Amino acid sequence: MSDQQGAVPAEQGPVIYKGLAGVPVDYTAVSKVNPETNSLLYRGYPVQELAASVTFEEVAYLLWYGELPDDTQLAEFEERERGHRGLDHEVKRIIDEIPLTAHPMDVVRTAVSVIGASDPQTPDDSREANLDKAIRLFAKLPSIVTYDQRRRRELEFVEPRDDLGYSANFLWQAFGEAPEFAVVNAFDVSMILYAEHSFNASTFTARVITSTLSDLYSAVVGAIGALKGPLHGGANEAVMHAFDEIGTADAAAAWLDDALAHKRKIMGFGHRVYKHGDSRVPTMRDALERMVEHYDRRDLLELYVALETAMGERKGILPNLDYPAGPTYHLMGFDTITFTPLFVASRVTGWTAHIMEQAASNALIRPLSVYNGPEERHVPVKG
Ligand SMILES: CC(=O)SCCNC(=O)CCNC(=O)[C@H](O)C(C)(C)COP(=O)(O)OP(=O)(O)OC[C@H]1O[C@@H](n2cnc3c(N)ncnc32)[C@H](O)[C@@H]1OP(=O)(O)O
Ligand SMILES: O=C([O-])CC(=O)C(=O)O
Repeated sequence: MSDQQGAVPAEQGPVIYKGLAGVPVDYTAVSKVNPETNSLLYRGYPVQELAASVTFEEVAYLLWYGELPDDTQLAEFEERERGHRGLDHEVKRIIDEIPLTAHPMDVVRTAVSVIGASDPQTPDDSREANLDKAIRLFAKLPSIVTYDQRRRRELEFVEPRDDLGYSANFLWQAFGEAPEFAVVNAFDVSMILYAEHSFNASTFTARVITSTLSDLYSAVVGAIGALKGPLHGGANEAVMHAFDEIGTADAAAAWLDDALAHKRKIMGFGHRVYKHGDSRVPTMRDALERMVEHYDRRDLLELYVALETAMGERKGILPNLDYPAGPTYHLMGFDTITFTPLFVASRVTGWTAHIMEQAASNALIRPLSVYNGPEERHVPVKG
């Protein structure tokens, strides 16, 4: 009776998996999320090992090519990425026209759309062409994100530097100062942890769009839209808004009680797949603690711990990656509304790996629904 005319009483219809919770919909070789062992593997490698020993560029290469690069491959890849970091005048001009009332995610979404619309390769969906588009988006997103943050601060664009690695250059373009090693490292760790997470909502969106044989840019634009929401990537900003509302650690428990009494979702907590804690949180929390020391902001860590403890006591719900990532980006000096675009800059690697995987083994994604509207009826004859 699925997808047929005529209402089906819920108790007689097929089982509905609301939100597709717990439903496997395809295979993937890109990453494995295992809530039982609380582990996350990118192409077989534990994400914690990657965060400890390789750069974000190497992780991007791994996600796209399936293997870590050797020295020659990495040098070639870095040269290619660094060559694409600049932003065309046309993209800057269109960004300039977007009102400052627009959220930075709308700016990123629009910029990717413009890049896609100006790329003569857009309709070419060969793996080579898609890899090329993915590398160009990966290289340009730091310019897009920092251009927007700086125009909101009434500051000039900072040109990318090809003598710096991805994360050092990102921070250079954001703040116009040579970043310190500790900050670069913490930022790189955040990029690695955000890069990929199997069939999350934005990646699934990208795969749905790809499944219609649409192009890579369209799939990335759709994924950005899905990531924007606070139940997904938008949560890293929402965490910081909550911290701002709470103020200090001693106010956390009362704030939480009030929020829960008003049935508010506490952003940065809970996860669809992990029910015993997010595999990435310990590594990101270490990075946060290093930034707390670096910027001498123990008060922020105290607030972090106070809210986490109160949430554990009241609901037994644990933090997800957005919880430590939000305050880390705050300490580095990013504006809160820029946090989710930072997530985009990282996740574009995972999205595009999935887009290529979907394209290589495609089936149109089109589930069924069960109709529960009015019974068949007829338009009254007039006159
Ligand atoms: C990188 C990422 O995208 S990670 C996710 C980032 N998102 C957030 O941090 C937003 C806050 N968290 C949430 O809204 C949810 O935990 C989600 C959307 C992430 C997962 O949702 P689901 O898998 O659908 O879990 P669900 O909503 O069924 O939660 C089960 C119960 O825990 C409650 N719950 C889950 N998370 C939270 C939360 N953050 N605050 C308050 N209650 C929560 C739900 O209200 C529900 O309670 P109920 O059974 O009494 O109705
Ligand atoms: O997997 C999910 O549902 C959300 C998430 O943690 C991510 O996309 O990183």
